[in-house]
Amino acid sequence: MKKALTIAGSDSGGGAGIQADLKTFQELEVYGMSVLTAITAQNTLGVHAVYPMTVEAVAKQIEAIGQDIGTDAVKTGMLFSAEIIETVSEQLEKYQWENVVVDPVMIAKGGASLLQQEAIFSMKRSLLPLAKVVTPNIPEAEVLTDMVIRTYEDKKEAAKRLYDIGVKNIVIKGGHDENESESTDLLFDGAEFYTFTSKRIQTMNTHGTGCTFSAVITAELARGSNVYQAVLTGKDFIQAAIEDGLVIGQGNGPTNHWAYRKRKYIKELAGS
Ligand SMILES: Nc1ncnc2c1ncn2[C@@H]1O[C@H](COP(=O)(O)OP(=O)(O)O)[C@@H](O)[C@H]1O
Ligand SMILES: Cc1ncc(COP(=O)(O)OP(=O)(O)O)c(N)n1
Repeated sequence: MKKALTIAGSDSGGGAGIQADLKTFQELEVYGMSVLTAITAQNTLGVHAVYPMTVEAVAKQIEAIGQDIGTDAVKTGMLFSAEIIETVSEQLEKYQWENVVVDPVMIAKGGASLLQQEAIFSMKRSLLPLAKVVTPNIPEAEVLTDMVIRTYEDKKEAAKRLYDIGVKNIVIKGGHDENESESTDLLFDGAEFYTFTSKRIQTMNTHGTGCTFSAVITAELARGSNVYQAVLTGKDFIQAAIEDGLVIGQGNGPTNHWAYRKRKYIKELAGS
């Protein structure tokens, strides 16, 4: 049994954060564990309140896992403050876990801030150099690299700048780019650029896409996949999850975490 740990915030609505990560790990048959950094009162209409955990609570949760269970991969999501980022970074260094995936969550789709402005320095200095993979969306990549990203060449330049900070693999996600027919994610491993393109789906139900995508990458690394294979599976998984998105609540509904497994099962049945 492979294991994966998510260090992230709780989304009471169940579409993003810890809840999305654990659902995704389960779908990929990886044993999921969680360290809570903050509680959000959140639904499909937006984030209504944020209650960060204390640094002691974050450190104790990580230690509880480190001293007993261990993990094959770990991802970070909403970390909220500089002090939580510093605590998480210290703990990651202490346990030397392989396969660290950093989803540098900053702003929810409704516009709520999930990371304090002054925490960006800590993210770049302390956390990013520990990451095997970082998965910013375009606005997050712009903040981390201090540049505007419009074109494919801009994405490549931003990926190179993140590599220079010390991240080994960078995935700049395409959900926010201006292409109306396709969504293209770019992977840079320090030597080559790879693109992963899918048809852009016109839907409101994309809440939690970033969390889910990075959770797939984390689970696949835990299972022994290389980074390229993990991103490929992430793209297939999220495409299925958006295509079969769920109409839940009155706003941006969540993606469907079991769509990928359902499709695989149908394919297997058709082949047998
Ligand atoms: N409308 C869409 N159609 C197809 N894929 C999408 C769509 N929106 C996002 N994606 C994919 O979902 C993943 C998350 O992307 P993005 O929305 O940029 O992240 P975030 O949720 O962090 O803002 C990426 O693989 C991206 O290509
Ligand atoms: C608790 C929590 N963590 C992260 C997010 C952001 O999730 P993301 O996958 O980027 O999706 P959107 O919120 O942008 O739809 C969140 N909302 N809550």
